[in-house]
Amino acid sequence: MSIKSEQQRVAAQTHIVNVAVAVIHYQEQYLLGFRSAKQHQGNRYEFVGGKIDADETDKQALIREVNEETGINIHDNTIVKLGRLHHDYSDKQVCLQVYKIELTTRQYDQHKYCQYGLEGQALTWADKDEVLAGKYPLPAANQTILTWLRLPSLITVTYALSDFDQHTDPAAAWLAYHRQHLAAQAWVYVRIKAPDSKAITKQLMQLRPDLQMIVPDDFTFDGSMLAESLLDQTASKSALTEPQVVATHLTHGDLMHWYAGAKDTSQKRPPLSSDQPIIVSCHDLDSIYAANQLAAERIQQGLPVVIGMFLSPVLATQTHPDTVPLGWIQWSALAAHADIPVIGLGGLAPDLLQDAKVQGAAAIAGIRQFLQSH
Ligand SMILES: Nc1nc2c([nH]c(=O)n2[C@@H]2O[C@H](COP(=O)(O)OP(=O)(O)OP(=O)(O)O)[C@@H](O)[C@H]2O)c(=O)[nH]1
Repeated sequence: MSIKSEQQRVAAQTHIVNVAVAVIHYQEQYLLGFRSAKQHQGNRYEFVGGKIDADETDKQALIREVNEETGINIHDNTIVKLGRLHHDYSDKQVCLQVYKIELTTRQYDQHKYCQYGLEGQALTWADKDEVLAGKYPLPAANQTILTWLRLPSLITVTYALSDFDQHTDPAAAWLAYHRQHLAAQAWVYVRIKAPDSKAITKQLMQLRPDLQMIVPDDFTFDGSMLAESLLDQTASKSALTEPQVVATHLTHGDLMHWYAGAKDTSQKRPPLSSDQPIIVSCHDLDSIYAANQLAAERIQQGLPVVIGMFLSPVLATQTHPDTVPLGWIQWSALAAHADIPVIGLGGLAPDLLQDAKVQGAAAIAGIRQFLQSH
């Protein structure tokens, strides 16, 4: 049985309403509808979308709903899957199939002044920052979507400390290099792979308070670190008021260890960060299923969600010369199984972003090509 018909069978049995949700945007402007008082979750904003008919694929439903509600034809746009999420509103169970679509300048120019949709509903173009800040009340299930939307298109992975072994002081050389070459405001997956990686990460944060850090799951800031940075003016206010840690990272091994514990209740499950979103690493279908389960559990438990999945290696890399890459065809087929935004990793460069989106990537990441050369 195909995945699609399996989803429909489960939905029919449990009365889950399958919904296609279109996060339509042009640059940093996001299109919101407004749900009338008599609708489910009424008097709230929403992304354009609606029920997926039994004979439709998600994308067919998405294209139809966007056309019916706004008149915009997204057939030829790149449609990027963000994820799938189940939400129990107690009076209704929904499974949202969420996709992100960037309009062309022409499409945006044609629709930027539309205040009403084709079904008479109010339409609003809203600043991304204001949407993420919660200025537009949305249905409760959309909180997860807003967290997914924080993920940038490009993520930089650091070099390992061992890559600086030829220096007399590898930690100082690592810091000097990354301080200089990381782009402003970059999201950085700090992958130092050394015993003193916490101290080095902390120093990088102090040198570059603009960076948004993804740190290993066992990385916790203790009170003394906070007190020190309070005293240290170079840490800047933003490091304290806007914490630089945006997510913790679970390796493929950590994830599978957690999954084994999730399946076997006699095993002690490793503790996971309860105050940060999580980014996981996956290399195959088993780990994708594990990530999906973790993502669903976090939503159910009201914990910060799984914000993304590194799926690697897409192409051959210098850092892993002996690993056979997945290649785009296999990568894309695997990514389709993920219930969370998928980040392509391995042999990529920023100028491959558009190609990667066509293959189903919400974002791409890498080391060498993502560090600025100056
Ligand atoms: N379109 C849309 N629906 C959403 C969002 N978030 C969310 O939880 N939903 C839920 O998904 C379902 C959408 O189904 P729908 O649009 O076909 O149904 P409806 O209740 O609006 O109207 P209808 O049953 O009269 O067609 C609703 O239960 C709605 O509360 C969102 O951002 N956009």
